[in-house]
Amino acid sequence: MTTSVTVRALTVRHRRTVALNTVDLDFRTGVHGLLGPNGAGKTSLIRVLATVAAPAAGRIELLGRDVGAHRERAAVRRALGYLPQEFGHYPGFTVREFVSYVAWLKEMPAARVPTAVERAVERVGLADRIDTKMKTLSGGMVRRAGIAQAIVNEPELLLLDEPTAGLDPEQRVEFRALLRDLGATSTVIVSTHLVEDVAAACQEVTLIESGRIAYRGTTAELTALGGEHGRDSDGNAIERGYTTALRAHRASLAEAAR
Ligand SMILES: Nc1ncnc2c1ncn2[C@@H]1O[C@H](COP(=O)(O)OP(=O)(O)OP(=O)(O)O)[C@@H](O)[C@H]1O
Repeated sequence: MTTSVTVRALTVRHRRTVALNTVDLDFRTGVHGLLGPNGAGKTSLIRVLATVAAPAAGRIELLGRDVGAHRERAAVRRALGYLPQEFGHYPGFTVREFVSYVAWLKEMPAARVPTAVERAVERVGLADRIDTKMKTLSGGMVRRAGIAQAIVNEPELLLLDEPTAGLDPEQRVEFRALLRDLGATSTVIVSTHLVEDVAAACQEVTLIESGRIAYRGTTAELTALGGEHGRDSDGNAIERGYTTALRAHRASLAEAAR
């Protein structure tokens, strides 16, 4: 397994807000969950990794390339898949046209595109809608088309921002299976509010709060943390682990500030 993402002293700002504060992270092949409260910095991290936003400071190496350099960035983009939280699409495009368009943007060899598009659309369970116009799809179907465009080039690095938002429970179960499948060969980073997405699909968890890394560990370790602590509180073990890890992080920050 090689390290596909190396982040050092990464700081991301939105005007005066510090969204990420001198963060160090590494990600390897497998499925990684990003968890954290609203405004923690998950989207900010995914956007800089997707090279759609520039950091204020720090170094990002993706697939062995330093993305500070323009030429390296262009190469990385071809090997990357990205599902933004909200993504634009032409409503008049069919699913096939939408996914093909993204394949073209990623400079995939033209001869490979039709088969790759059909495979991606099939993997997200939209094969029966492939020639349906995007504007007539339900919200969950649009999200699945979004996932299809993110995986059409079989990316080595896949970045998904809230991919399960709007999916119904059955689709979520199918999608988690797809994530596990993709994570066998690629580095998949998924931000989610659903701790159960992490429990079902992710091997590792990164918990972010207020722009800092509050916890890193395997899903099993986070679950075990919930088992040891707070048996009397609500929720399942991994949810308790999430809460325990956040509280421990806050306590250590409070201690350091004293
Ligand atoms: N375009 C922006 N302009 C100003 N501040 C922003 C902007 N985008 C994000 N922020 C701020 O940066 C911080 C991190 O936001 P970010 O969207 O990365 O968090 P998040 O963890 O993805 O949150 P959520 O779970 O709510 O999606 C927050 O304080 C947010 O208010």
